[in-house]
Amino acid sequence: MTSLFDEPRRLPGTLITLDGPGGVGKSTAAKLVAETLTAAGVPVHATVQPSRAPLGELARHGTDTFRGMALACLCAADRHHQLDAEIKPALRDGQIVICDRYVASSLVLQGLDGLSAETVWQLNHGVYRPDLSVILNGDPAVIDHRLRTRGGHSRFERAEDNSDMESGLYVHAVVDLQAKGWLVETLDCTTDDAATIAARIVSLIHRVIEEKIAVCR
Ligand SMILES: Nc1ncnc2c1ncn2[C@@H]1O[C@H](COP(=O)(O)OP(=O)(O)OP(=O)(O)O)[C@@H](O)[C@H]1O
Ligand SMILES: Cc1cn([C@H]2C[C@H](O)[C@@H](COP(=O)(O)O)O2)c(=O)[nH]c1=O
Repeated sequence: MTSLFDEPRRLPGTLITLDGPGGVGKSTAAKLVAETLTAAGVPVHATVQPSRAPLGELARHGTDTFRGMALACLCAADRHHQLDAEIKPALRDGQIVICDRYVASSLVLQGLDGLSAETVWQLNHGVYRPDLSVILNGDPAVIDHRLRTRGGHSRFERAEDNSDMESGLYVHAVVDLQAKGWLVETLDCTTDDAATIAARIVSLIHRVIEEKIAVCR
C-alpha cells in the first residue's frame, strides 16, 4: 500500500497528469495546455504514458496480446522507468510536466481487465504523486461519439460499452486517489470545446503553482 510516509521527496517542478475515458479529449487538451504555457514562457515538458520508450511502445501497441497482470506489470514498469529516466529529471529542473495518462488510467483499464485497485497500487508503489491529477470525464454517449468518429486505439476502446464502463470507473478512481491524499480535479468535457477545456486546465495549473509558491514563502 502506498502511504505518505514512503512518498518520494517533492521536487521543484510541477507534475500535472491528465486521465479520462478513451476519446474524451486528453491528448487534444494536453497539446493545447503545453502550447499555451510555452507561449507564456513557462518551461514545459509534455509527455505521455505509456512512454515512447521501447517498454512503453510494447504496452501501447500490445493491448490485443497482453492482458490482466501482464499488461498491468508492463504499464507499471514503464511508469517507474519513465519517472526515473524522464519525468523526475524534468521536475528536478523546475519544469512543468504535463503527462497524458498516469495511475488513474491503470486503476480504470487494469480494473476492466479484472485487477483490484489494491493490486494496481501495489504495482505502482512509490510512484511520484502529481501536484494535480486532472480527470476529464463527461456524458458517455458524447465520449462514445468522439471515440467512434476518431477510431479506437486499443482493445479497450474497441469494446462496445467502453465509454459507459470507463466513465463510471473514473468516478471510483477519483474517490480512490483522493483517499490516498492526491489532489484531484474532475472536468466535465461533454459540451465545452477543446480550447475551453485547455483554458480551464491552465487556470488550475496556475492556482497549483501559486499555492506552491505561497507555501514556500
Ligand atoms: N472538447 C472537445 N469537444 C469535441 N471534440 C473533442 C474535444 N476534445 C477532443 N475532441 C475530439 O475527440 C477526439 C478524441 O480526442 P483525443 O484523441 O484528444 O482523446 P483522448 O482522450 O486523448 O483519446 P485516447 O484515450 O484514445 O488517447 C478527437 O477527434 C478530437 O479532435
Ligand atoms: C497508461 C496506461 C495505458 N494503458 C493502455 C491503454 C491503451 O492501449 C494505451 C494508451 O493509448 P491511448 O492512445 O492513450 O489510448 O495503453 C493501460 O492499459 N494502462 C495504463 O496505465
